[in-house]
Amino acid sequence: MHIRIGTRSSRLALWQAEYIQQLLQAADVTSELVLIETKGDQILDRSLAKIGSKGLFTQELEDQLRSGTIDIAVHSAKDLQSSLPADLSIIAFTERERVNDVLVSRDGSLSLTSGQAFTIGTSSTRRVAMLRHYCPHIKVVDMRGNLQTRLRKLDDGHCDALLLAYAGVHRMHYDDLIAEHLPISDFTPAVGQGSVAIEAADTLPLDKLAQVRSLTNHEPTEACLKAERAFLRRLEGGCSIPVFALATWAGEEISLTGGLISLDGADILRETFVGPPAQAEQLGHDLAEALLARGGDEILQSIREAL
Ligand SMILES: NCc1[nH]cc(CCC(=O)O)c1CC(=O)O
Repeated sequence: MHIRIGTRSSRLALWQAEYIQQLLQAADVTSELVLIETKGDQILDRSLAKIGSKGLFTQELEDQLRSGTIDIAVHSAKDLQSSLPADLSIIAFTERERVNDVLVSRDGSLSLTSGQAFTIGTSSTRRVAMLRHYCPHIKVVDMRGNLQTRLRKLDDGHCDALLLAYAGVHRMHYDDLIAEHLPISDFTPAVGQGSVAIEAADTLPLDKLAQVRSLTNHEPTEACLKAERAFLRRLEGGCSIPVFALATWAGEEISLTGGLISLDGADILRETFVGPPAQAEQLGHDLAEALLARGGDEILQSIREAL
């Protein structure tokens, strides 16, 4: 069997695609990478929240899934919209890496908890809002681009540190630059953070679908991400909305913590629900409903007006 894998060409995207290739090789499935440029790779001068993130890093890959020039598309799970078009679906989620965010700097003594004042570069509305909430002494500057671009801006003095997902930093071998691991209790990660998702069109032959899924899907991660993504979907959030959620599989149950935060960091709502893995999506939906009823609808409204 031979699988054509569509991927963006950033170093992190290539790492993810090659990781999938390795998993496929275990059963003698050969594969090739098809590099695809997306709009998100081209537009580098505007903030993601302003462009409107729907499909920004996925549209061109999805076009090729439909035309059949690729069999599967590989994404960071957290970059995938919460609702996919009806003819496409996620057929696998890989086992999650550590999910937390990290402070990255050339100065290893920097810490967010120490009260030191310094400047952090990030373009994530979730991270900006959480910094305003938990670390009001920190100055935030907007910073887009892939990891390598951001590190160059860090070295050029645009900021003292970056706030990034551990998963990407580790996969790019920048562990030496980690000044601090942030606690998930405060800096709850974005939905899907740390997992690689495989997307396919409903025209993919069933034998390919079954083989790819059996070699790459991690069931506990899949159940957790289903809960998180159902939560995000109910809030109609893309990755530019400061919504966060983390599900963990413990014993016989899934524990889902999710919330949302106003852009200025003033209002934050966070709640944990527990339920059976077989009803992961219901759990995400119910948690979202509960937060909407507790003032989340007003926070969302203010976010939408501001973005
Ligand atoms: N939004 C960009 C993005 N998409 C996935 C990762 C990191 C790896 C992952 O969580 O899958 C990153 C960078 C970051 O947020 O630091």
